[in-house]
Amino acid sequence: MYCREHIMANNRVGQNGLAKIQTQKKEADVCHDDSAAPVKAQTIDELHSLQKKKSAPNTPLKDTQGVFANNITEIERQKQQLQSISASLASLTRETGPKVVKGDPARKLETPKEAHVHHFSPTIGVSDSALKFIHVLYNLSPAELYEQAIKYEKGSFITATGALATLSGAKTGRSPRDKRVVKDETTEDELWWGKGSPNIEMDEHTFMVNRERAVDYLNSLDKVFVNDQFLNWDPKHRIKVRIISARAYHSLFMHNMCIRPTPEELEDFGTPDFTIYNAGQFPCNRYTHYMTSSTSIDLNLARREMVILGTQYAGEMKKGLFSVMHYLMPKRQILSLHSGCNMGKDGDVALFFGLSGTGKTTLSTDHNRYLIGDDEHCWSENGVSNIEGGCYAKCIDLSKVKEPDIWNAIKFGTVLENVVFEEHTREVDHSDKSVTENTRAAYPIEYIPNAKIPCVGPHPKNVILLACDAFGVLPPVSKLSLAQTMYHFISGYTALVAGTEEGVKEPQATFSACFGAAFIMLHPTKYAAMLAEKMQKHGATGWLVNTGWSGGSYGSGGRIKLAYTRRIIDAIHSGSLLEANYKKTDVFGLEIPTEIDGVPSEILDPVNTWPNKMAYKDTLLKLAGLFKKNFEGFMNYKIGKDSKLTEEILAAGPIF
Ligand SMILES: Nc1ncnc2c1ncn2[C@@H]1O[C@H](COP(=O)(O)OP(=O)(O)OP(=O)(O)O)[C@@H](O)[C@H]1O
Ligand SMILES: O=C([O-])CC(=O)C(=O)O
Ligand SMILES: [Ca+2]
Ligand SMILES: [Mn+2]
Repeated sequence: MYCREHIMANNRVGQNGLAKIQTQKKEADVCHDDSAAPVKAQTIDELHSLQKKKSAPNTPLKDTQGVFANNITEIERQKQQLQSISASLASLTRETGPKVVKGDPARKLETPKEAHVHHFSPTIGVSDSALKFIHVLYNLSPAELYEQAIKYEKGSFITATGALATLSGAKTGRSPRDKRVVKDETTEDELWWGKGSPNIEMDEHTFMVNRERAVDYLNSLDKVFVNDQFLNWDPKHRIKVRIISARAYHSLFMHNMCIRPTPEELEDFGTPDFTIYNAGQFPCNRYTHYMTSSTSIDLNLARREMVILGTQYAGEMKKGLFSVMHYLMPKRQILSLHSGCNMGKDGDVALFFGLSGTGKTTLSTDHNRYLIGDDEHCWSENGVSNIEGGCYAKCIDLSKVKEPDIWNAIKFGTVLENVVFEEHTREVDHSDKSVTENTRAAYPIEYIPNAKIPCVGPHPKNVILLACDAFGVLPPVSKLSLAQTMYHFISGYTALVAGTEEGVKEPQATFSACFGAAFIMLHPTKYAAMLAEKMQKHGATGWLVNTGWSGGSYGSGGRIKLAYTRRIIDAIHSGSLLEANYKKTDVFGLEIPTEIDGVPSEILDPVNTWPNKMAYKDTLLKLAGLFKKNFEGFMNYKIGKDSKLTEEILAAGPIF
């Protein structure tokens, strides 16, 4: 930088009358304001190359043969990894997998050197897709995925708090009617099929047609994202998953939602136990057998593969893997659960069951307790373990005051789906439903300050069944007998809150067995029997908590204040509610407390909150009728080894 006086002094008037700028000045003539040494680069490119440090191989040198021997091992390992990825991406009708190379195709320098090249014999037909390279963006970091999303994916923006705002496209919720499972000799007998079951059948051949379509689509791209990660924090029952996707949004979502391997674990990853092919931007072919729309989510348990066509909603991957766990874990005598889970300072664990939008994430994220997980768990002989590595919170009307931990988790690294933000400041407006009501944040569980890492805990003490009752007739809290717990677990009642499933626009009564019929694979009574056995063995108490309406049905009453629900949950955790005075309700026969600290007593019995008692009674009977009708489908099943329990469960429903 030049000081003003020196510029003046150095400008001599030249021959043509213009000031001549002297380019070579004596040291003394120049004022320096930077005393630091100049950069060690001759060119801009060289300067830029200094910015990034190459990551060293992760594992320290194990063998004593020196650096050279280790280099070979590292190269060999890299080659095996590329071979494994190439095999995952292989078409099943062509001779070999595609040529894959690691790195960003935009960075030309990195191209074919490390390529995993196949040698074709001249007689084999070679397709165009076998001639090109696919760049694999393997387990990228959140920062790298941000750059990819912002550069290449329309609708990706950094919000004011650093989260990545994305759009999931035409689908903003799951598509349960488009989820299919391959029916083969094994699954025909093992799985739950028919009325009420989420497993809509397809045959092996059709699966292969869709698989080929997804693989061809992915192979046609210049680059794909590959995530190798884990499910289940119980190390003995950990499942290795590979997710192949076309969008940085999908890769970052799964980075957050699955368990993230350490560099050492990644080196030993080997072959995945399960693979997702997410070709969500590309539709399925409506002329293909079984296809009833352009969307298809296909599960093949024998091949351990899932194919996604025609939907970019990331929740399909999360819940698709959950379905897989609902198949694999019960085979190992482990109960898989659609529940949140947290633990008190004294090690008391609570499970929160409930359908979408009933409060699993909101109520398990509790500043006074350790968060084990918000949505998917396993209950084994050793206690509970989270299946996932992240949380997926609803954001609609999110309030900093009411849900501070979730609010603060929306920062750099978090994927924010389908939210609306202010164009200039990038401040998110959580009340805006312009894109969808089902706005979501996906963040790693460590973003919650009191997350329990590793996400495991002892056997549960309380099992809390959440229902968002749009009829407004279920009490805010009831203590359940074991038979009642089973009755309500199998019923899985709620009023589905708009948005999470396609096509649902306003709350309506829903029954979904095990509080997650969309994800279970076996008959509901199998899971129920396991739950009953575990609750009995470990002495857990069941509770029914209505997080829905009070003072009338949807439209006239209002949703129970979150602050009241939190006080109710506090009283369950502390054990004080167990000691309260109870009275029994008509029709549903529920034990309701007469008093809870911090909750107005009159709301504890819903009849008190309804201005019109006749309307209350009619609505109560209407809901009881719906429960009864729904349970007819389960009357002929025995639950557990004991027919006594089965009879008790049948008697634990509403009586009128
Ligand atoms: N009394 C209440 N109890 C719990 N949640 C409430 C209550 N009142 C309002 N809410 C709101 O209801 C929503 C509960 O959603 P939450 O994310 O906890 O659902 P979820 O059970 O985790 O569903 P999903 O399985 O779809 O993730 C939140 O937006 C929360 O703010
Ligand atoms: O799967 C989703 O999209 C969200 C969720 O947790 C559920 O619906 O249970
Ligand atoms: Ca949730
Ligand atoms: Mn869920």
